Amino acid sequence: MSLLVKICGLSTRETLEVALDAGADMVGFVFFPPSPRHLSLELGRELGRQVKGRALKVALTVDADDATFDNIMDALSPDIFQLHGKESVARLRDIKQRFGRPVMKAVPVEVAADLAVLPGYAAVADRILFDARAPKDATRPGGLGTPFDWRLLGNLELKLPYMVSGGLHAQNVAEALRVTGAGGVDVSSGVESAPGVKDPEMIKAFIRAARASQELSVR
Ligand SMILES: O=C(O)c1ccccc1N[C@@H]1O[C@H](COP(=O)(O)O)[C@@H](O)[C@H]1O
Repeated sequence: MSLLVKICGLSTRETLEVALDAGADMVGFVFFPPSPRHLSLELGRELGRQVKGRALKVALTVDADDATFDNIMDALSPDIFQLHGKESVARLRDIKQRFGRPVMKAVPVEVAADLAVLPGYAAVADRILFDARAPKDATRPGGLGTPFDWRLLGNLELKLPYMVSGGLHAQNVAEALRVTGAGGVDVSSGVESAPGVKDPEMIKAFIRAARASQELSVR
């Protein structure tokens, strides 16, 4: 299966177009007010229209309530929800039923014991995203540009498709893929010149590096 590359936290027409042109499979829009990448519903609607089926639209939420999901459905009509908070297995099931969209559950990783939640989530989620666990005092649970120890996923036996994120950039994405065996990668900070400011050249370099690593691995 071909590698999925997701560029997250897009917030301008220009950088969204760069990501789409460069071949991103998924484009992520953040709906979480404390994030420097937070989008208004209005801008989400505008950027969502621009995608025109060229990539999957991913709506990132953190412990959002039903009214927020309703608003995002109306504005963006995402192809998939990325749940990046402490949503329970029951809440995942509820979100899928209510909103009729697949869900990708972010699982924070710092130590091996963090993977104990997998059987529960794997029964309901459509995809897992392994991300670095944020420090306790962080203002957000992700998008901090810090990696985790990828070797923790070395012997993973997971039937579900999974992606990896946390501190990825063009220089380390090949190694992350090699060590984790993930089917996809997700990046935000690693393609930015400052928090929330996406850099076109860094987006292109990241996608190139991810694709090149895949070509190497099938040879
Ligand atoms: O991007 C954010 O601001 C964000 C806010 C809240 C939860 C997750 C967020 N981003 C996601 O975090 C990971 C890692 O990002 P980074 O590349 O280390 O910056 C990624 O999945 C983003 O989608």
